Amino acid sequence: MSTFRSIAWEGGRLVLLDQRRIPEEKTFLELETPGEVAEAIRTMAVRGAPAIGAAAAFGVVLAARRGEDLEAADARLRASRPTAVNLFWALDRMKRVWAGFAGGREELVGALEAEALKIAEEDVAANKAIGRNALPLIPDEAKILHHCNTGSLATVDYGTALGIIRIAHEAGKKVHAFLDETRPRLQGARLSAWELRELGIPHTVIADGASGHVMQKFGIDLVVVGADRIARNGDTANKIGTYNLALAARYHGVPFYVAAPTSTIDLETAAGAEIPIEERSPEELTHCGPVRVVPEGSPVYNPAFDVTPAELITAIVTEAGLAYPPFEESLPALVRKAKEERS
Ligand SMILES: CSC[C@@H](O)[C@@H](O)C(=O)COP(=O)(O)O
Repeated sequence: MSTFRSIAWEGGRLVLLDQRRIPEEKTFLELETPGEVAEAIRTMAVRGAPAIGAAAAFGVVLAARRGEDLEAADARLRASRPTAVNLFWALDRMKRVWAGFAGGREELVGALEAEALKIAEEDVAANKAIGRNALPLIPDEAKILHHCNTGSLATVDYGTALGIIRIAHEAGKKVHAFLDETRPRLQGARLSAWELRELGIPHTVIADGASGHVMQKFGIDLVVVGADRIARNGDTANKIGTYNLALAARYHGVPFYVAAPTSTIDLETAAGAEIPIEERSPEELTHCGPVRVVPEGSPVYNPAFDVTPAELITAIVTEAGLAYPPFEESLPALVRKAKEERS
């Protein structure tokens, strides 16, 4: 079964699979400066919460190698996108290494490189554990609805929600994934379909607006989505359209699972209303490729994420186990457990 890394550290450069060009082309970017990494995150050459966290960590290593001001590099990387907490979580980990570092520059570069590689490897291990932890939730012949892209591309490897589908398939369960196309950037149609095709996993791409109809007509067994930030009460920010999907799932009595590493859980944020929601350029809506599809002069609103209230979420699957409501109690316990297992 084919697999690939969307992020690699090679010869002191950060190599990224350029996600803007999938599925037309499989091209790689070779980045040498923290500014290039921040730009790759901002323009979504690399995207998906865990992937941007890992990429930013290597951005700090690049800054140290070049002898750049780490405070400035850190600030630039933090400003690249606001919603996914993994970005800030990874940069905080890097900062704990460089702030007040006592040794020389070469030792600092070595320490930062080791930490960034650790962040990347921990992500792969966490994703595999998420997939294993979710196995009992997936009936054989399950029809699974998925939103956005949460696979190898969105992480360092394997993926979270899409990783669950992959691991269930690898475990011999006959799963079929229905993939929301995920307007406006089409992460489902372009990226998730590409990944599942590469892996030989049965799937069908649907328009976002078709999800209710598909639940009604085909009897979806479960919905599984990723997350960009999970508040302490379980409210979950994820790709725009996730909330609508959760509402449709509730009406149809379909279990709604969120899959994420504990690095996506933000215990400092009490509830979803506090999560910063990124608004992206109007052109993402006004144009399909080069073609304008919205009349000149019509105002548009383009939030990249929405918040699904905790009460619509059946369970949150992490590498440290499953969290069930009340999330105020189960999430801090899982974060503690994951920290203990890592140290
Ligand atoms: C494992 S990826 C989890 C989330 O980051 C994913 O569902 C998502 O919303 C990605 O948004 P994107 O804007 O493509 O970075």
